[in-house]
Order: sequence, then structure tokens, then C-alpha cells
Amino acid sequence: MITFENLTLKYADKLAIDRLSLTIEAGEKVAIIGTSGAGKSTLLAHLYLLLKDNAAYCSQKQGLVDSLSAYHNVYMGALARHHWVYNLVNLIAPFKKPLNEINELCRELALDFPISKKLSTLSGGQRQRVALARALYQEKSTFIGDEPFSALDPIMGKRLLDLVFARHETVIMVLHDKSSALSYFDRVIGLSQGQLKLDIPHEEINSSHIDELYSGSVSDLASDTLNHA
Ligand SMILES: Nc1ncnc2c1ncn2[C@@H]1O[C@H](COP(=O)(O)OP(=O)(O)OP(=O)(O)O)[C@@H](O)[C@H]1O
Repeated sequence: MITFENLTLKYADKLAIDRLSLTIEAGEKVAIIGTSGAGKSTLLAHLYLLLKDNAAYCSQKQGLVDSLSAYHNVYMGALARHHWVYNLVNLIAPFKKPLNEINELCRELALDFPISKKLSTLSGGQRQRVALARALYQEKSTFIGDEPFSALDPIMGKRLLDLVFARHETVIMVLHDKSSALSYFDRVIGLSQGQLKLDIPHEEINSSHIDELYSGSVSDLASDTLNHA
């Protein structure tokens, strides 16, 4: 589905991704882990650029509009599916079909308040779920998420992970939750200082691989695990 070799990405002089080669096949569920500043968000944003037509992207920045309702923020996920006149009328007087669909989606995400509520009045966890609802409402085959459950409790996070997996063929997600990375994903990729240090399939990964990546003692691991790449 996507492949690149020796990818290098910089912000001015700051190296963020360092000669990274990667292939991700359609249907894979890939977790991306690594310490803060390792280059995870930069890699994810690049993957989204490459997969844009078929992917929904839930970024850390969210890009929600505070002055609009939860309904309209979620509806933004469907803007590209409709004529601009339909979108404009729906902005002023929402149509029944998207209202019902978004009500149902918000119910699944445990957003138990009226969807007419303004974004500016929501909590961090509620905003994160509105951003997730907008991504789900895009109905794309690939989900790209940058810590999309970071503000949620673990039970809610796992419930929403199930939902994301059920609705997307391919999932590529940055997350810090070790147990989810180990138990849910087909493959775990680890970055350190912009370099690919781990690439291990589900059957072979264990928590010590992740601990070593986070403790910085991953250099020996790299040569073993990258054979799977
Ligand atoms: N807009 C920017 N301008 C300059 N440097 C940046 C910018 N965004 C990120 N960086 C730098 O690029 C490197 C990679 O950043 P990135 O956000 O991809 O890391 P990350 O692994 O996602 O971190 P975190 O877990 O904290 O979100 C870091 O050293 C960061 O300081």
C-alpha cells in the first residue's frame, strides 16, 4: 500500500526523520511508539500526505472549530462527499439524515450530550472523541491516528480502539499505551531520534522490546528486529 526508502524529513535544520525505510501493506494494523521527539508525529503526517485520498487522519492538533457545534464539527468529515450547496444548507439547517447518523455515531462514542452543543464548552476527552467521530464519519479505509485516545480513560480508550479497528481495513496509530500496542496491533514500529529502531510482528513482540526502546538501550535490538521489516 505504501513504501519508501531512506526518507529524511527536516524542520529548517532540525532533523526529524533520518533515512527511514518502511513498507506498510493494506490491511495491517500498525502501532508506532517512541519517546517524545522521536519523530512519530512527523512520520504520521507524512504517511497521511501519501495516503490522503483513502485515509482519515486524527492528529494531535485536532483542528476542531470552537465556535461550531459538535454536530457541525463531526459533519466536516463528510464535506468532500457532498455538493457545496448541500453543505451550505446543512450548515444553516441540518438535514435529517446526517443528523441521525451523527447522533448515532456520537452515542457509540459515549458523547452523551446534545450534539448541538458548542465545541468550546466541551472537556478535553469530549473534544478528542468529537475529533475521532469526525474521522470515522469520513468513512475511509485507512485510519491514521496520533495518540487519539490520550485524554481518555483506559477502558474508554480500548472501546474506541475496537471501534476504529472494526471500521477500517488499515490502522496506523501512534500510542504510548504499551498493553494496547502489544495486544491489539499486528506490528509495532519503534522510532528513536528519527530512526527506525524496532519493527516487530505481533507474534514476536514482548514488553521488553518496548521497555528497551523507551530506555534508550535499543541499539542491539535494531539489527535483530529490522530483519522483519
Ligand atoms: N514545527 C516544528 N519546527 C521545528 N522542529 C519541530 C517541529 N515539529 C517538530 N519538531 C522537532 O522534530 C522532532 C520530531 O518531532 P515529532 O513531533 O515528530 O516527535 P514525536 O515523536 O511525535 O513527539 P511527541 O511524542 O512529543 O509528540 C523533535 O525534535 C521536534 O522538536
